[in-house]
Amino acid sequence: MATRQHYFSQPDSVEQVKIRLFKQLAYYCLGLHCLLLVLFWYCDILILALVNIGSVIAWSLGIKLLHQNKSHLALRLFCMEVTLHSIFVCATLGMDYGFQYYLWTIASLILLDYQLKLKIASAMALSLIVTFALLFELFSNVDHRFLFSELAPFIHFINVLICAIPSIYTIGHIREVTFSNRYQLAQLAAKDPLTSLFNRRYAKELINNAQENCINTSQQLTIIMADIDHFKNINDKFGHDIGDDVLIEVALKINKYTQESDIAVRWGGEEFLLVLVNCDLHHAQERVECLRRDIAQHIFHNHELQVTMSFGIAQWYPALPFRIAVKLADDALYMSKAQGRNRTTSAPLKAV
Ligand SMILES: Nc1nc2c(ncn2[C@@H]2O[C@H](COP(=O)(O)OP(=O)(O)OP(=O)(O)O)[C@@H](O)[C@H]2O)c(=O)[nH]1
Repeated sequence: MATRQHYFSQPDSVEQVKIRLFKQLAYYCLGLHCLLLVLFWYCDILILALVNIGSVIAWSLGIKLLHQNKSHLALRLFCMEVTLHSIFVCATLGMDYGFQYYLWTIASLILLDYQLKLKIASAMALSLIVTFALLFELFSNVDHRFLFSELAPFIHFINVLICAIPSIYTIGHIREVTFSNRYQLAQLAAKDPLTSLFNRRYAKELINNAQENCINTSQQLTIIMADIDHFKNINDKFGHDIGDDVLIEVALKINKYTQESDIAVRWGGEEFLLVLVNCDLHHAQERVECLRRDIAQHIFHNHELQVTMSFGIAQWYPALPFRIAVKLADDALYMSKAQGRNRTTSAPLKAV
């Protein structure tokens, strides 16, 4: 069902791609009709030259509608033009030249009028195909001789080709848009929009898989809770936007120190959870220390702004419920905060 858009809404990305595609097709058809206009004029078939003047006007108007983002009106205008053009040319020259195939092309394109319900768009497409069949019934016996009649098979072939190009081009485009939208949706579902780290909901799925993998391969898995120190002060002093920039830069640093198999998550506002796969407590401590030192030395956002982070580390093993391991890492983080921040604390091994 067509949804009502706000007055100030811009066409969405799919609509923009569609409009761009239609513009390309419209210019292609406009050029084609200009050529046909000259050709029919040259061959002294004035009625068809006049029809093509109408076609040129219709495609020009359609292009104007596309520039106004009214793709549905443009498409309906194109549909009408193609139908009338096919009828007039077939009625005048007969069916040998292949001008009827344009009905097939527009029948598939009309389905892209998203303002029409699918049933109505399908009925319109079907009526265009019925018109195609009727043209054969009505005009198969018409045999108009003109300058290029000898070239009928060649013109027929060219028309088939000209009709196929927009269909192939459009379906190819739809395929590209579908792929890119699918990727974007997957990213939206998985990632935190500010930092591009995994969001908490999606991370749980990844962590489950990582745990299973660790059980199967007897690898170690270490959990780290990380939190920016006095982040409220940064927001208060520099503003929320700079606070956001700090979060983005911290996420970049985290990415720098994590590997492809690790899972880096924006767990809360200024809190991050890292799951280091195939990494024991000792190596996790070394890696986290490198990250902590790098962040503490970094000048954020060219604002002479320095930020520190506190970390808590806990080792996970198969008998330990994951939420308990997170709690141990969180408690260790709390210890880091309590001991003055900008430090790393590991959950005592006996607790693990
Ligand atoms: N700019 C920005 N701030 C956020 C975002 N999410 C949460 N915050 C802020 O993060 C701050 C967290 O403050 P607190 O929980 O008091 O922690 P803190 O100031 O970092 O203090 P400690 O953790 O004890 O060192 C709050 O002021 C939140 O408004 C965000 O997406 N962007």
